[in-house]
Amino acid sequence: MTRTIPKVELHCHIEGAALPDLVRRLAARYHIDVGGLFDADGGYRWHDFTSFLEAYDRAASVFKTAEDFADLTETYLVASALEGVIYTEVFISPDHARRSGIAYADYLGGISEGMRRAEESHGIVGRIIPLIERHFGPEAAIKAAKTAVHTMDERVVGFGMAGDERLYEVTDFAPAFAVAAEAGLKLTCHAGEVCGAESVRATLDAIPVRRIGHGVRAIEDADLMRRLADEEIVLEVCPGSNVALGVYAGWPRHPIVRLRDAGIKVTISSDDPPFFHTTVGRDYRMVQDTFTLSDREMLAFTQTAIDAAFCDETVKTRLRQQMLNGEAFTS
Ligand SMILES: Nc1ncnc2[nH]cnc12
Ligand SMILES: [Zn+2]
Repeated sequence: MTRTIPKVELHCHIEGAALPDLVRRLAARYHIDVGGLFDADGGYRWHDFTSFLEAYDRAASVFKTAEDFADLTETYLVASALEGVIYTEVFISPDHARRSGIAYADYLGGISEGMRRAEESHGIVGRIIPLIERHFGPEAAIKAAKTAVHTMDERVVGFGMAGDERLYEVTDFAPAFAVAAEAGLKLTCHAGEVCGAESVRATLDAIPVRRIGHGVRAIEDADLMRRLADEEIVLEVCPGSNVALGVYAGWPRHPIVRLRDAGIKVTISSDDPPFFHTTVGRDYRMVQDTFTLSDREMLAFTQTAIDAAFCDETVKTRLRQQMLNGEAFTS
């Protein structure tokens, strides 16, 4: 029996959690051409942010049924539980569902069912955050936001935006965020990953977010760092993703500890684990080993993530208790 640091993940894209073997199996079942999607070792093939997003979109297209998504979600959450994760917020995408030809209600229902199964078998709690994809444009975004608020599930707690940060202005997406905010969903938005501090600032000015997906490039601007700390904005930091995508040239250069030491609330997540040859367990471990952090410092990331989670207070109270008791699933 090994003890593990209880972990909370706030930032993982469900299609981005699909292992290459599963994508190959489903592609064969549905006769979908995935030529060029994999490298010689069987992993996903991409070489920069643009080709990563293309690979992601292609992998997502092989999931067709509610059961495909239930299986994917259960598999991901169970694997996470085995690494000590007690709570996970998963990003889903109405646009990817539409492109795959599955009704949004079936997509959402399958993902929620996978979470139910994983909670029953391993105690891990899952919640859902529908996202708009910036590179699909503002018109698709407003449609996706309306789809998301029209078809709800008890596990849906938030709303956000991912995709190519270099395209459009963040203000173009304010109407879509307004639809979600009106429906009572809490907001997060990717920024400060491929673009710099100005992208984080523009997002904070345009959208009433409490969390930023990534946000790490705020490190380039001292005024913005102070603003993030003062306004208690939480960063969903995905260090393994940042290193894999070349945002930082190696783990020692990653700013996660400098952001934390500046008083900014920082959490640790995996983003799209198999695309980046990581897992949330590995991300926690790499942060701890690279920066020689104590278990107490690692637990503080989990504590911050519980505070920033979009679930209700009842769930948070239970998670805090589990954390204090060191009650992550053990193997
Ligand atoms: N790291 C990332 N950045 C932006 N959009 C994404 N969609 C999936 N992963 C992403
Ligand atoms: Zn992301």
